[in-house]
Amino acid sequence: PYDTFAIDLQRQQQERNRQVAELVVKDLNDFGICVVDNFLGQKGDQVLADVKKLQQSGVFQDGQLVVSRNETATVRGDKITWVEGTETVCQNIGDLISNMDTVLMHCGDRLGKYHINGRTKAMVACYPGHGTGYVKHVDNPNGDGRCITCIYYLNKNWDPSVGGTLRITPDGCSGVANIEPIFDRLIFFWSDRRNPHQVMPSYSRRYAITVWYFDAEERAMARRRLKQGGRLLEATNPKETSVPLNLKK
Ligand SMILES: COc1ccc2cc(-c3cnc(C(=O)NCC(=O)O)c(O)c3)ccc2c1
Ligand SMILES: [Mn+2]
Repeated sequence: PYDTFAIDLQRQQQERNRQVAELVVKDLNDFGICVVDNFLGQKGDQVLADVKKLQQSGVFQDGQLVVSRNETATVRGDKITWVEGTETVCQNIGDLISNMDTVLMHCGDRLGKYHINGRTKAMVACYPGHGTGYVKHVDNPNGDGRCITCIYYLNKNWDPSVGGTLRITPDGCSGVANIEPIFDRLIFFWSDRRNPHQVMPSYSRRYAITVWYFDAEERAMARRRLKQGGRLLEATNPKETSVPLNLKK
């Protein structure tokens, strides 16, 4: 039967994606950070269900010991897995990702000087809640091509007293942004040194799905460096999605 209800939901989401794009353009250019609530509405529950299925299937690996340049090991407490969103158990995660892509499409070339032409796969992360977090870091300190970090949070009835706050200390500002990882919240921030950030120790299980978008030019430069024997940050190298991102309107 012609499912008018499903069609109507999709139409509502398309309208929501346009609305969100306008917020992203304004806030990213003004503050370098954008926080959007109620991105998917009810659909968020299905994304959470996919994440829990993934977790039950045991694909999450322990957070890597990410050894930074000065060889001090910064231990991350998150467990992660990478998904394209086309895998059978990830259809709803796939829908989330395509809605993120649609938002970026509607932003067009209005995000700083960037021209976005690709992204990583989606990183599904779970901080297990034994007081682990993630020390202060910059996602892309050395021009690996990632220009925007996009995180979707899945934590129902989140109680800020359990920690797990994302704390961004924007470079050049005196302010600090404390962002609670609440359910159906979508955030964007510049991935480079403008936004050092940390995940405060979390005492409750904390789920998030992250995608990093590539700037065409910076990514091409990073690939050239790789060819000349440089190191492409492992966070991006094997994780670049094989799906060409078509952001044409
Ligand atoms: C070896 O390859 C890898 C694979 C995955 C990697 C993931 C991260 C990462 C970066 N940032 C965050 C974060 O800021 N989360 C903020 C939040 O959840 O609110 C996070 O959870 C994880 C860094 C390096 C990686 C290297
Ligand atoms: Mn980060």
